[in-house]
Amino acid sequence: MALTPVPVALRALLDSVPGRTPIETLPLAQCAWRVLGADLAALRTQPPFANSAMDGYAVRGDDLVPGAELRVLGESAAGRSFDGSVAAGEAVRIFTGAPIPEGADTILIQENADGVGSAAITVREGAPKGKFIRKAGLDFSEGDQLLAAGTRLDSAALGLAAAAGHPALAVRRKPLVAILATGDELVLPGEPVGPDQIVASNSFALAALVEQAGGSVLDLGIARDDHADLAARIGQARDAGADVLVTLGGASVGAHDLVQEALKRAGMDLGFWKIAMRPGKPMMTGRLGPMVAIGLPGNPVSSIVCGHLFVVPVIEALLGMPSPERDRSEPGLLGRDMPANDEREDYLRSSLVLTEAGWEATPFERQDSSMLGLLARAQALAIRPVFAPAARKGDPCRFIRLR
Ligand SMILES: Nc1nc2c(c(=O)[nH]1)N[C@H]1C(S)=C(S)[C@@H](COP(=O)(O)OP(=O)(O)OC[C@H]3O[C@@H](n4cnc5c(N)ncnc54)[C@H](O)[C@@H]3O)O[C@H]1N2
Ligand code: MOO
Repeated sequence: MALTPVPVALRALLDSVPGRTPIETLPLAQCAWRVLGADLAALRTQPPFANSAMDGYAVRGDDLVPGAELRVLGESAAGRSFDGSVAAGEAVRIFTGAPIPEGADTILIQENADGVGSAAITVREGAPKGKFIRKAGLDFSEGDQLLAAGTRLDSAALGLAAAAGHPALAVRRKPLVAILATGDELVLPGEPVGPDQIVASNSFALAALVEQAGGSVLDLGIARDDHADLAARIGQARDAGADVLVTLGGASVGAHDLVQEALKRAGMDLGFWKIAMRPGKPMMTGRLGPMVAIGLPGNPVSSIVCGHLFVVPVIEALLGMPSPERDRSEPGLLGRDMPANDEREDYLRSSLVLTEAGWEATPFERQDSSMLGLLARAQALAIRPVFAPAARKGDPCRFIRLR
């Protein structure tokens, strides 16, 4: 079977996503990092009244002549406005956020007035008319569209939603991603490790990626290389209503690589198997009823790199985020000479340094896909396209930032 190019595989995988997760309404305090399910309009105008941006005096701009004396009528504080109006030669003591009294059009900051606190002040330094006045609606007006559906609610977006008067928000339900490790050799961290056994790490790595992308995780544990066990756990994913089933390992061509067959027996329509990338070649995808099935290779680095490239976009698509198929790479320079590449696109663990010429990604010497230590040290994955000719240090490249 021919190797599927990475962008073709990603497009096909995203096309297999059946839709977005349903919308749920949550109190604002539970919405951090969730994704908006609908456009958000302002329920109110902000600020609702003209107010002062500084502590000082509300005055008429025409009066701000150095040496002029102004009579102080009273005070306007945040939450307690001045009930009266300001005429020529008059001022009202005002504090940040307080409503501008009628007749005033400019704020004289207290640093530019003499006699602060007394019944009359003297202008020390003028200011242009309108200075330090925040007009009503400066930030937004009732009915303004503030945030688009598909926006991830970071701190600024959440603050804006609160300021716009929303006590609760319509967000997409977190996609449920079932993660199933496979392999007779695997034991959990902390368990005794017998001869021929290794510690399972991939589920934990993928769970972190899923949660960071906005999904929630159903950990299906470790299936043995045995059809009955695999079928039972695949059934658990289906029973739990998982949106995505990620299997780990058993994807290649070895005699104990049963995952594809097990998924097919459970009813999976195979999308593609084997991608033109390194690491990650034996990845497979398909649809299993309502679930998107993604079979990741067992090598730890392969599973994480495929997680970044394929699982994260699927979660974003389920959340209705814009352009999940977008190019996540950035332009940079190669930090070392590289040989010509073959038919698999390379994703090389690299250091990343900002030089005068731009970001320089230097692939590590060793790239074995079992070596997690190198991945944890890498700042970026430098990309070497399919059949790229030999390249020199300083040649342009693209890289994906990891952290
Ligand atoms: N003859 C060929 N052999 C292999 C090919 C090939 O094309 N022809 N492809 C190689 C590539 S590339 C990869 S990647 C691996 C992936 O194979 P599998 O997906 O079948 O993975 P396993 O054999 O199950 O495991 C590989 C490796 O990773 C360890 N592993 C598995 N699961 C976990 C886990 N949850 N946590 C930590 N480590 C895990 C496993 O013990 C093995 O050491 O196949 C190549 N072979
Ligand atoms: O493609 Mo495998 O993922 O090289 O190790």
